[in-house]
Amino acid sequence: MFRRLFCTSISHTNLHHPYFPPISNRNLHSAFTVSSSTLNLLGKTCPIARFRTIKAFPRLSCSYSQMGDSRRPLSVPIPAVDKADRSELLRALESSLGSAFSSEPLCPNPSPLILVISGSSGVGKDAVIKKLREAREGLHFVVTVTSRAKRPGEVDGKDYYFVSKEEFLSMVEKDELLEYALVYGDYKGIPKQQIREYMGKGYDIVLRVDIQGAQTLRKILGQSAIFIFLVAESEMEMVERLIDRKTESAESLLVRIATAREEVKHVKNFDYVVVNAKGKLENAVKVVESIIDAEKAKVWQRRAVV
Ligand SMILES: Nc1ncnc2c1ncn2[C@@H]1O[C@H](COP(=O)(O)OP(=O)(O)OP(=O)(O)O)[C@@H](O)[C@H]1O
Repeated sequence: MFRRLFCTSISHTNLHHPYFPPISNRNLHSAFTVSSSTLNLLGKTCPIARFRTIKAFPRLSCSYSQMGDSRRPLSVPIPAVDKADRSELLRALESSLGSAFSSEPLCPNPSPLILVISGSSGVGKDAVIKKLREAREGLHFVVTVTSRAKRPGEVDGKDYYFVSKEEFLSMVEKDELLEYALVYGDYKGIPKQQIREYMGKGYDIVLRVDIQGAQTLRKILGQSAIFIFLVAESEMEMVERLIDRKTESAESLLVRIATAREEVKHVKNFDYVVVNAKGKLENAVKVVESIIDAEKAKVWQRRAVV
């Protein structure tokens, strides 16, 4: 029963466990055999503990299983804790357990994450991302490629990578973009190489996309990335922000607000929803940071391959 459940959980997920390599059906049996012997030694029988023992302490399990009963050292008396010094106790404990204590980290480094931040126009995606950039190291904010002409004040490689339409289409042809779209007559796309390069250096990746882009990315990346839906606390607040920003014409405002009414229905396809309430930008950023922290502490980690 337990084995069947275990197999199901492996095959039904693309999540990755940083502690252990994937277990094939072939070595599944030996994993359980070893865990049983370990448990016999420890004198425990709980099936959940059995799973955790072999998984969480492979080094300990291995030393017992490799040594076999005949080669295991005779138990050394452990001195009373109030009489012996620490090194004496350590030696006695190691001798009794049959292997030296290791100072290697018990928990391997978590896998780099891909974070997709999305939401309707005016909810504060740029504002949250700007603060997140200031608040946290180790994140790479992907610079998208666009065929749009550079506006005054924009910097190539910082705001966007500006390329010609021909260059953009050549990137599409060569499958160099993770996702791309034609937005109001201009192409915008996410370069794969940039993500690979920064993930290779251990950075977590942040992508800022509209709802349509997030839906496309969900199809491409599935559960391997984290999808965050950013919202204002109310429709009224979102509209007020758009009006106050003074960047949109009346027609553009109408389109954005009507689109937002439709887009909110897609929240169910996201992993998290974060409210960016009026005057509480820092709170929203903290929630995003908590999401990153929680994801990094997961036993079964998402592993994005781009
Ligand atoms: N928590 C907040 N409280 C008050 N104002 C905010 C808050 N967050 C963002 N704003 C303001 O709301 C406006 C819209 O924010 P922003 O430009 O970041 O939205 P956006 O989601 O990136 O929009 P778009 O998709 O149209 O680019 C900006 O003027 C921003 O300063």
